[in-house]
Amino acid sequence: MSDMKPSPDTTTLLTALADVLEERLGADPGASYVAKLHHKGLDAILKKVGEEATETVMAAKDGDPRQIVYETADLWFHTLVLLAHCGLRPEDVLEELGRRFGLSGIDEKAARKG
Ligand SMILES: N=c1c2ncn([C@@H]3O[C@H](COP(=O)(O)OP(=O)(O)OP(=O)(O)O)[C@@H](O)[C@H]3O)c2ncn1[C@@H]1O[C@H](COP(=O)(O)O)[C@@H](O)[C@H]1O
Repeated sequence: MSDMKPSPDTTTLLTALADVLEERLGADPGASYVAKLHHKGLDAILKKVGEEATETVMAAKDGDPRQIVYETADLWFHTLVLLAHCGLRPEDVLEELGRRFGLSGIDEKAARKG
């Protein structure tokens, strides 16, 4: 399978990667890691997200910056597969983060509690 290599711009990369992950929903599970995960289903994807979250925690505890970046990339990647599997896009998450931007977590919690 030939996917065009996206520019390193963050939003472009996320959008291009999400397009590929979405396209893999209908692809041959024998020819693609992502298609195989989609084919295995939600529980298999959730298992990978859980594993990668644990590996990220362990990397942070070890304190090796390169390993933290590597494991976080695995975690982000598998959450992007999860989003695609659920019919969602990284743009949906970015929109929510944008909505929260500049709103203090302390103020937000206080507003929620009335
Ligand atoms: N960014 C990634 C990416 N990051 C990690 N991985 C894969 O995620 C898996 C991580 O799982 P582990 O570290 O647990 O390694 P593993 O033991 O091989 O995995 P399991 O057998 O337990 O599932 C590895 O197989 C990695 O190769 C990725 N696979 C694909 N992508 C992107 O997704 C695109 C589509 O991939 P395919 O669907 O495989 O063509 C690629 O072009 C990339 O852009």
